[in-house]
Amino acid sequence: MMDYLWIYRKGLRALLVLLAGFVLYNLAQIARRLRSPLRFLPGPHTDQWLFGILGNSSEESKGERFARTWYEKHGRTFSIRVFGGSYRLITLDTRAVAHILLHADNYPKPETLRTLLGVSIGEGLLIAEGDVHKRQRRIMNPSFSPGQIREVTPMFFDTAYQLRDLLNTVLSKSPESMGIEIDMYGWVGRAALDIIGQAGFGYQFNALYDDNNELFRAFHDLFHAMGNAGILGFLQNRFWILRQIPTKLINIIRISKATTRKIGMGLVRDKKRAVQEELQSKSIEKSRIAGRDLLTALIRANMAEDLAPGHQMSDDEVLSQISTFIAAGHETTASGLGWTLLSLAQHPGVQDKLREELLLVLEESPSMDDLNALPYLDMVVKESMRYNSPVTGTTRVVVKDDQIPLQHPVVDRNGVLHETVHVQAGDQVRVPILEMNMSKEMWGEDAAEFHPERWTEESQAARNIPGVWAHIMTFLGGPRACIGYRFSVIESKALLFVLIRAFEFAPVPGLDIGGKSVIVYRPHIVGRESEGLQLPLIVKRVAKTV
Ligand code: HEM
Repeated sequence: MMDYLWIYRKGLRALLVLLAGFVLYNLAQIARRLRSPLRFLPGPHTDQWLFGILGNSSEESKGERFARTWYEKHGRTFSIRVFGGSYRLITLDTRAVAHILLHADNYPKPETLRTLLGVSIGEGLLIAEGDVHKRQRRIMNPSFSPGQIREVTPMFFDTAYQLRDLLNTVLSKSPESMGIEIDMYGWVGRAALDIIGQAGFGYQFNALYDDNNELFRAFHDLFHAMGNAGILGFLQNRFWILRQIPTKLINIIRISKATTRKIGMGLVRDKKRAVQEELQSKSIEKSRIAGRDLLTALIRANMAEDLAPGHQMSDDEVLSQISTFIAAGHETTASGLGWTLLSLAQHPGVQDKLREELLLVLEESPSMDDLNALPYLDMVVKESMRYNSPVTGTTRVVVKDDQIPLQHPVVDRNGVLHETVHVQAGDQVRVPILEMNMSKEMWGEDAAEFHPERWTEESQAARNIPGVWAHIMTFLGGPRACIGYRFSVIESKALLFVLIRAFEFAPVPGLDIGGKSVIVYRPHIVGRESEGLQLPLIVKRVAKTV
């Protein structure tokens, strides 16, 4: 009995010491963060040392959707105080942004985001850092090369025509001339999922036709649960110990991961076997044995003879790329396409001009190069990706103290001019993608308008934007730029090619479409948010379809 009491007391004391250490460590961290050199930069003021700007009751404090207001008030480089005592640098300065993106090892993603994505989709390219990221990216780059995207372009058209036929079926049930209200976000979302399944890893979701596919349900439930995680989900993401409690969210993540593992490992095994057969085959047609999808290309690169054994991806790493393709490539593209259709509905002149160009094409399914040769389609997609960027910004954490160079020097709160911004380890840095895409300094006075014609003569200032595609920030830049940008651009072009030739889109009178960013900017009806994500448009058949 004595022994038990003694062990109990000792255990309790050790636990209290650990707890006190944990609290002291965190307080020291907060105290250090509060002394960040970023506190001298201009920016919205707050006295809330723990909650930061979120603790302010004013309108201005309600998150970073006020970034534009702040930017207009405080200039292109400023700081805010965020949760946990950290300061966050927000900068639209192109030189500063290029520096941050190019020095990816000193500016990794925040631990909280990596945990959130890591527990749900695994350690794929989206969350890997440092040498692991470099190794994975080197193996995966060829899977997203122009040659590989050319191979999968016919699959984009297969799905696009299935979508066209389904919409035609819906329309055939209504009087021809009037058109009907259809939630286009739902439809392009299903099409984008089918495309990522087929072209990404040779898997048939069949999402356009039915909701009951096992993998479809697993991801649907997962993303739905994460989107509605609430305060407990927030805390579980921050504290490992809380993730051990089997809440509804944790159970959904567990079930979804088990389903993905079962189906994904089957795909990886089959494709590895097919690639092996391909390598042994002497046939000229050997590249057709294993399939054309990105996962097969990745497995091929991973099994290449010139790759040192230690540099190969494990089966688990390959598996996590499947979830990564879905997480990174599905909603982003669906949201981009949804917003593009809304912009075209709101600009009937642009829509007509685009249709005129597309109807002149004789092939039903042009190649990637033929799609890229359509000038107005290219302008519309560039303009929409600029104006409707599905990812509105991204955050990084400073690992080592640094001086970030500036194109435009900043005057601090004490009136001192700085040509660099001093950041300390633990500070956060925000790259405001949408704000840079919409900046008047870079794009001219009409920056906030949807105007594809701007791409005939792109602004000189915008050329300094360090984005990987078309001098816009939508796909970011540097070593962590979106690896799937070519895939997404051609997929969007193929879907628009088919949809705009077949249908006319118009806004629904009296409906105000708003958006909310949960990593991806997603649409809803203003005042009817509880109905969920949707983007209804009036859809009508084009009088004469080619
Ligand atoms: C319109 C569609 C898309 C948009 C706007 C978009 C945007 C982005 C952005 C902004 C990032 C950087 C995120 C960050 O570091 O914070 C990113 C990364 C990434 N994207 Fe995309 N993306 C799109 C489509 C796709 C597609 C179709 C795929 C795959 C098939 C894909 C795969 C990835 C991956 C794997 C990464 C991580 C790259 C790395 O860290 O090395 N994306 N994307």
